[in-house]
Amino acid sequence: MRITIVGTGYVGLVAAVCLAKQGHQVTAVDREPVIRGLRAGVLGIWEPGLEELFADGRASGNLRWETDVVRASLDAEALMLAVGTPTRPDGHTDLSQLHEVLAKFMHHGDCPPLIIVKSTVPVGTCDELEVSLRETGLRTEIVSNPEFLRQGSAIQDFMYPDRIVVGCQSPYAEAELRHLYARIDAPVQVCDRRSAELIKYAANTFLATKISFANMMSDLCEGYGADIRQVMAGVGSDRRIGPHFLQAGVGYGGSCFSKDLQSLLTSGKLVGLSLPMLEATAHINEQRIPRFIAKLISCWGNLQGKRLAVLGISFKPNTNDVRDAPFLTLLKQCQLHGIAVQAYDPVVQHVPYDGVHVADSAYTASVGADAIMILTEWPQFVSLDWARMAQGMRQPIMLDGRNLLPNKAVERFLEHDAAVYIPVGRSVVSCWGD
Ligand SMILES: NC(=O)C1=CN([C@@H]2O[C@H](COP(=O)(O)OP(=O)(O)OC[C@H]3O[C@@H](n4cnc5c(N)ncnc54)[C@H](O)[C@@H]3O)[C@@H](O)[C@H]2O)C=CC1
Ligand SMILES: O=C(O)[C@H]1O[C@H](OP(=O)(O)OP(=O)(O)OC[C@H]2O[C@@H](n3ccc(=O)[nH]c3=O)[C@H](O)[C@@H]2O)[C@H](O)[C@@H](O)[C@@H]1O
Repeated sequence: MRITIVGTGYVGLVAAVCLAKQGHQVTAVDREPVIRGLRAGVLGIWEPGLEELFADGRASGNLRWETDVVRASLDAEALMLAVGTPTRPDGHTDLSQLHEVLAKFMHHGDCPPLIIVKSTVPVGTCDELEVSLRETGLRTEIVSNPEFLRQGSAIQDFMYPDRIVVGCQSPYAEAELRHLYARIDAPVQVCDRRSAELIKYAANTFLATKISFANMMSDLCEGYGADIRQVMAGVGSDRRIGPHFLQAGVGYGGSCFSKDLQSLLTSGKLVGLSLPMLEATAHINEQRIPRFIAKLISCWGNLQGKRLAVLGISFKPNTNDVRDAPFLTLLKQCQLHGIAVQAYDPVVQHVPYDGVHVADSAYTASVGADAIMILTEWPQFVSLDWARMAQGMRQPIMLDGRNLLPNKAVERFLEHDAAVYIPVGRSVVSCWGD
């Protein structure tokens, strides 16, 4: 299929390289500086397997780059929109990136026969976009085809999804989408467009709710001396519940969970519904970092002049994305309290904010620190020499915000005099054994 993909952020770029790999003729469109970077081989995104597929797409000739969306789509059979849909300060979804693209086709007076909306858009958006196109005489059909990939495993998720959701109006659109994804072995759920749009929000907010539930239970575990890992293992082994997304910690981050939750709350308001369960999910998440700051305060007493070593800047492992990362919330809170932050991340080497020093190794970050906090569960943190980490610190206090460290690593840390290990939803352990 000849397809033009607009937006080469996370979703657009992954879709472009994967569809090119599957033999489609893909033209990817973005703004001038982004395309200049891509032409020079600069991806801007760190994602396992992406570089290889990118090189593959260039070598095969199946992947081309353009800045002019109309020119890029002249002989395209479909246009896929993967532009950003951020939340505005008033809680409404900002659809200006989508409108900007469609305005170009309306002005041109022609458009590919099919527009596939890959971006996450509020329920009813595809209907509204189609009405606008019709008003200018364009007969293009719009399909809602939400994306469920996760950063850090984006290629794998795109190539081997649990399902493909196609919200469409006609057998023609369904057949085109089945053809586009013919080489992906996954069930295709065909439904109306509004349901497809809502499936995406319901899935993301349900996952966020599972995480907030686990975090709420972890606070209860701390209050009663239970172990959240055991509790969630017992809960998740019920097949009706499942073991995933029950990992307690510093809360969810990333570009989508908070944004999509806000957007769905606004969609609810527009039809007179308050969606209280989602209000609670957001509230619990917002309280995570303040709860960790409170733990630091109870360890340190006086905060002035304290230094915190933070391990993990990206919002999850295997990505360099810091959008809405717990790290950014922590940094703001530390600045308010006058706590100096020295951070380390295996792939994020620069943070565009004041008040943080990004170190070149975990060991350098820990030197002179009054506590360490693990924010991202990068596997390489497990194999650090934790006795060495403790030795370099001013006070050997460790807050494991992801329950990452196995007993052996904790024991090494606790070899140091006065060392304290503070996990999530479990009892605190010190070198004195309590
Ligand atoms: N990041 C993720 O893991 C996932 C994101 N989504 C959804 O996919 C959509 C895209 O997300 P991301 O890739 O993270 O967004 P992003 O913000 O990283 O990328 C959007 C890209 O679109 C480009 N763009 C904007 N307006 C344009 C225009 N008029 N012409 C050409 N290019 C234009 C921007 O320059 C940017 O490169 C959002 O709706 C998001 O909610 C869905 C699933 C996963
Ligand atoms: O719409 C999107 O953008 C995507 O949002 C999430 O994907 P992503 O944000 O990339 O990553 P997740 O693995 O979902 O993690 C999100 C956050 O939740 C946290 N998390 C995850 C799982 C868990 O048990 N506990 C927990 O705190 C992670 O550390 C991370 O900060 C969804 O999982 C994807 O299906 C969806 O396509």
